Amino acid sequence: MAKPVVAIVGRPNVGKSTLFNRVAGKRISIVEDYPGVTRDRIYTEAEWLNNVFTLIDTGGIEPESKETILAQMRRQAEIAIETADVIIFLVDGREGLTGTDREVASMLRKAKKPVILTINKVDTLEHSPYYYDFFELGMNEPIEISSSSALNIGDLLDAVVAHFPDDKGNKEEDEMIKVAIIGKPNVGKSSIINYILGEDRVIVSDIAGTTRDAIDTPFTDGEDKYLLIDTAGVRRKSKIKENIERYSVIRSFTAVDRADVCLLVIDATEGVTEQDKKIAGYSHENGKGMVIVINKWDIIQKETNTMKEFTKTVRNELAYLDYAPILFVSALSGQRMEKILDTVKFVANQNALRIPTGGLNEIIGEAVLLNQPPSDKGKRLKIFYATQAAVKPPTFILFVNDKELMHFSYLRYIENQIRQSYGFEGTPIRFILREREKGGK
Ligand SMILES: Nc1nc2c(ncn2[C@@H]2O[C@H](COP(=O)(O)OP(=O)(O)OP(=O)(O)O)[C@@H](O)[C@H]2O)c(=O)[nH]1
Ligand SMILES: Nc1nc2c(ncn2[C@@H]2O[C@H](COP(=O)(O)OP(=O)(O)OP(=O)(O)O)[C@@H](O)[C@H]2O)c(=O)[nH]1
Repeated sequence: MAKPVVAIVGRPNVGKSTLFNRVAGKRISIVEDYPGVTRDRIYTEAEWLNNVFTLIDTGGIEPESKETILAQMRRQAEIAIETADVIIFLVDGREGLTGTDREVASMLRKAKKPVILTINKVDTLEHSPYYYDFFELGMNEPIEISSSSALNIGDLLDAVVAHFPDDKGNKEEDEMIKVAIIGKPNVGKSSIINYILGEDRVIVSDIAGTTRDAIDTPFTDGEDKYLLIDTAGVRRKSKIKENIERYSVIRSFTAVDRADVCLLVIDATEGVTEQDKKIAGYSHENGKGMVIVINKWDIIQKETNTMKEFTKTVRNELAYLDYAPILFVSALSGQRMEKILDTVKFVANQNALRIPTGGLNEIIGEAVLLNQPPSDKGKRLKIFYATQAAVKPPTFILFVNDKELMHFSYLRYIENQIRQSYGFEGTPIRFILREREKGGK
């Protein structure tokens, strides 16, 4: 299910980073250990009272920039308004209300998104000396916190999660295969969408970054229902390069969050970029299905092994996505374009695949016989029993004698054995290790 997005907006120095780091969660991850994915401060996963959400930092202010602070603040607020479900508007309880606060507040008020006015740097139990001034902003009764001393953070998070959309009701969306089209500007996302939709609803253009804003397009293909989540080009308005990138990255992340399957579109003439790696890593971490589409294949000069070589390079650069099918297409000529939707459907099914417990345990039993589990100081890992706990992504619980004895490489081996029998093509697989006393089957 899609994770809600929470954004922190506020003037420089009010404590956004401090709050971000305070709330930032540690992902529970056992097997996620792959190169090329660096976590930066743009987003993090956080959890409060069983509510998992994505926290985004809408961006710092660059003092060097030619733009005024106010202009940069506007952009921050814009990003927050467009991508977040809940906005934390952070102000400074030591400095009091400023003109910039007033400006930002008036922007945020116009958006139809819940905004939680939060006064930071209230390090004692008393109100900030400026507490009552903030009522002028016409928002909620302000919540007072201290990010550095961790005071009242729980109250703030209570207020945040109270605004999360109730996603129980949306059965229609649950029946759809949700596909996010991601990739750098100008790689051909719009052209691919046009092909899939079979109509010119989406405008294709020659200039990078001219696609319209993110639009969800529901469509059907025979019996199958799909929802296309278009990450769209970056808006022309954004003049600062760093902001453009941040903006498009945040966009892509939130699209991935909502998707079942990601179509990562790569320009054959450019190859895999850093941004592709980041977003692909995020998709992988979040258990989404993945199809890699190499577009503009018509431009490439082909020799005997061109496709093979290209595949090798992509596999190298996106090593942790070894499960993802790669399609070489040309949106221009239409070559192999008809495969895209079939592959998406196939991957969506694999991502939601549940396998029988008996078969699973047979595979693991055989795997253990073929290749002894690791041991340490005379103690050998034992896997007593396995069961599939979840789908989207397929998640397996392994009951073992001692978690510490498990090696990443052995887990990879088990994973490969499972894949050999059941495929799970296009989807990551997760493992959860549970310790259990010997004897109990
Ligand atoms: N007393 C006090 N100081 C705080 C608190 N939270 C943050 N600070 C301090 O305020 C300063 C700014 O904090 P940051 O978290 O860097 O602020 P920011 O809003 O991310 O700043 P920019 O990156 O410039 O936008 C630092 O010196 C923090 O130590 C707090 O709750 N109480
Ligand atoms: N030669 C060739 N050109 C293509 C192909 N697919 C797209 N293009 C061209 O690449 C340019 C960008 O295509 P778009 O579909 O607008 O790319 P986009 O990824 O949606 O771009 P943004 O809207 O900027 O995010 C256009 O000039 C297309 O005509 C292809 O398969 N081969």
